[in-house]
Amino acid sequence: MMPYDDARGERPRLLVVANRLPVSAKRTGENSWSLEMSPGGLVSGLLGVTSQFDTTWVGWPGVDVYNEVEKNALTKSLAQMKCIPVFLNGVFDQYYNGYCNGILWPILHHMGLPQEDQHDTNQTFETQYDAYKKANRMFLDVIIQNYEEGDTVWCHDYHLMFLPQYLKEHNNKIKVGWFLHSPFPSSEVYKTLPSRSELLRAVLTADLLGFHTYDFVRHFLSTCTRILGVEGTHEGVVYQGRVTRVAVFPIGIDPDRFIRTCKLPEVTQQMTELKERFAGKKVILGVDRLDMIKGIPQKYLAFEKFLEENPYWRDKVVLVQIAVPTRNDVPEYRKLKSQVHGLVGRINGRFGSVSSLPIHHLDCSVDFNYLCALYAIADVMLVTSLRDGMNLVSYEFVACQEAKKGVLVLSEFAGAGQSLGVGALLVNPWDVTEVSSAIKEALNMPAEERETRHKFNFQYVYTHSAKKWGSDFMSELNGIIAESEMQIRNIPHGLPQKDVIQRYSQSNNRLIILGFCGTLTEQKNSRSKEMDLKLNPELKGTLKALCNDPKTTVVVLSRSDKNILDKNFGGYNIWLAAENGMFEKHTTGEWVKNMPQNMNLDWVDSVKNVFKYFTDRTPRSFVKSSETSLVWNYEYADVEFGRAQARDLLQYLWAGPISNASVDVVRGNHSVEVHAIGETKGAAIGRILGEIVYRKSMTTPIDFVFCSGYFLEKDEDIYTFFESKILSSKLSHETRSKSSSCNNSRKKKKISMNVLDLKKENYFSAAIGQARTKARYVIDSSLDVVDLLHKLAVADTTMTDSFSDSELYEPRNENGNANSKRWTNSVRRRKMEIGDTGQIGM
Ligand SMILES: O=P(O)(O)OC[C@H]1O[C@H](O[C@H]2O[C@H](CO)[C@@H](O)[C@H](O)[C@H]2O)[C@H](O)[C@@H](O)[C@@H]1O
Ligand SMILES: O=c1ccn([C@@H]2O[C@H](COP(=O)(O)OP(=O)(O)O)[C@@H](O)[C@H]2O)c(=O)[nH]1
Repeated sequence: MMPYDDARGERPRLLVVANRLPVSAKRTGENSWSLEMSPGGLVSGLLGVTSQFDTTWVGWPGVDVYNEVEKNALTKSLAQMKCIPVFLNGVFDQYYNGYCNGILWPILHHMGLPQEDQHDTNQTFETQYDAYKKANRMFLDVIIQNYEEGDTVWCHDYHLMFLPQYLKEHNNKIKVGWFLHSPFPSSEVYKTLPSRSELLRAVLTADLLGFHTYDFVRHFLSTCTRILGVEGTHEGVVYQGRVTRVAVFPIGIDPDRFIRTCKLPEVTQQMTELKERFAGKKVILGVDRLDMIKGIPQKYLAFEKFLEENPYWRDKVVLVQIAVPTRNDVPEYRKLKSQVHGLVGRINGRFGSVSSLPIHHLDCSVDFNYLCALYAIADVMLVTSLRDGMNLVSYEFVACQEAKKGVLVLSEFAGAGQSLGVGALLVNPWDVTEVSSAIKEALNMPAEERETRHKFNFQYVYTHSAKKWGSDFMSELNGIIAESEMQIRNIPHGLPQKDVIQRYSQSNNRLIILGFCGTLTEQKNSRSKEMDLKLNPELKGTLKALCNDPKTTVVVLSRSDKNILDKNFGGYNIWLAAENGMFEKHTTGEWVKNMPQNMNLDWVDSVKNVFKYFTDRTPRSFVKSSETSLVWNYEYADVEFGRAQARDLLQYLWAGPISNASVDVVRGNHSVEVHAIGETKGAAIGRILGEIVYRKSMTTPIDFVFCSGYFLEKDEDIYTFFESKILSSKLSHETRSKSSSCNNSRKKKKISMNVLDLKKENYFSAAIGQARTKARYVIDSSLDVVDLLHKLAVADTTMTDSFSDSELYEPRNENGNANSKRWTNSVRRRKMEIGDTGQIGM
């Protein structure tokens, strides 16, 4: 991947948006502030990136400020550091302490939702969630004030999951990336979050989503599949017709900064002092925010066990733990502090003496130079996170150990466990015995092995810097934007609804062809387990009006079987084509079989057996059968299990029942369908059309077609069917001339007429929710079809009054010249009656 560079040769503008600014303000007096470095790995990581870009930070300044004069003063001081404050007055507590750190943080780290005071919790959850959304909007407002066209907005972390959505709603052209610094949990844990779907949908609006490790990406993709039902691929998530790219970008540090700092005289002096202070003892170091995810109690328990079992080491080792204060206003963190203090007291009481204590626990942060000195003199670094996004402390230790080559004991549940796994001693922090043994192994490790392990770690830390992380993320983001701009040029346009309505109202013989499933069916909510498809109740009146309009013919062309179509459309004056046109009827008549007589259905029984075998073994899957097809459906089963079963099922089918059969196999999103070969919607429509013209005794050619559905790729030939008729200008149809191949018994009758007089601008094909399609237009969802049908149903009454001649078309007179007068239906009808060829009739 090429490092990102701006085409103008300037550093590209980047707005980094995170909950925290890299500095936090502390009030030092009236209207005066001191700015201190903010704690945590997000800030350290991002500081390593910013030099490549013209970066401005947007974030919370660390304090609530209500007075305008004070706000201005602080804003000015921060501006010198290219920081823009978002004052979260009034929402901060509920947003940060409540929703972010009381709800999201435990869920993301597999710790579950708080269980106490259920009743109160329900109430606070709502308030906190509202505050969370409000805070995200406050970030949006500040970004909008500072955004310049072409800027990239990089949103960080779980605090800002709604921000990508708000940004895109505001301006869809803004380049938006989102990176999660914490882990992403297994879907089983994430599922418990009450606002799970909204949050997922909101982040999926970003152009690029980044995670530290492949495991977190895997969890995220599978969560999207299970909760939203969308498909996760190696490229990302296919959501609302577009792919949101999801990828791994492991964060790093700025290693040179640590290496340089370790060489500063002030730091080497501190190192000397520390060595003297701990002379004759090995130093084990821990550096963590005092957070339950860091596993500090587990670390102390393991150290206690080590001292218990290794009396030799009792006066020869010391554990120095820097416990950086964090999130003090969240009750769980306060509890943790007293729990940890209790453990330190117990262990120091058991193994300490008047002159020495085994644990040096510091409830404070330390300055950067001193931290580097500690990293450099430590013999062992002990990281026991129960779960951690990355854990930069372990990288920083490695960077400072050029001379000493100490040992890193690292939790396998930290992101760093995956990157530094070769050089570190990996442990399960819950297994106190294992950690205790690792401490012993580290303290006794021969120099040669330490050197080899250090080399591995150092090599990784040095090459995977924060700079590389930032530049990789930005290159990918810019690559995606360029790619999607190219794709957008090839994507069909959205359906021009106004144009459809106007042309419909001006036509004399209109044909509407609609799919059923996913087009006219009611929207299912996540709880709905109904297997049978139902017509959207909102459409009932509209459909009736359309079907009863003498100038309109409505056809429902579906994969569904006859019974389902009968059940849903029995009361309408409508044409139905079941099983992709194998059967057709007008609702007043009987089903007519259009199946070739010699169609081979020998495969049906053996396929049924295979389907039954898999249905028995896949809970909540089921089989649907019709005369010419069998479908194994697993939409209500566990999605991933269903997919795995579908793969196996296909192998079974190919190995036996269908190896020589004339069948098509269609793998749907949640189904496998086997049907007799040859029937597609495109192949069926010509025949059905002929039948309609014949049965309706049509004398006026069809001059308007609207065709829309949620069709499989193979059925998209329905859209191209009409394209070819436009090209040849007319379809001279010989109905029934081929009926010898069909087993219906009706009298053959040859009709020669111009069934279609379809002009390009009167043909509207529209695929629902598909970015790649053969249709001319795309429609976002079936709701838009419903909306359009409502409007068509009343179009004749509203359109003549509401559109002016010039609005959408330029009317032509009968000589083909522009006509300034209104082009009325009667003129049009007369034109059709005369016909371009002069031949209409049977
Ligand atoms: O801002 P705070 O609430 O005080 O918390 C500090 C930061 O903690 C989290 O850091 C994470 O980011 C690191 C860098 O990617 C990663 O190494 C670590 O594993 C994470 O825990 C949090 O995600 C940040 O937003 C906070 O700023
Ligand atoms: O007194 C201290 C000790 C550590 N750190 C920094 O805090 C960050 C901790 O990041 P990590 O990824 O390990 O975990 P996080 O705290 O972000 O969860 C590291 O960059 C440390 O240098 C700090 O700012 N002050």
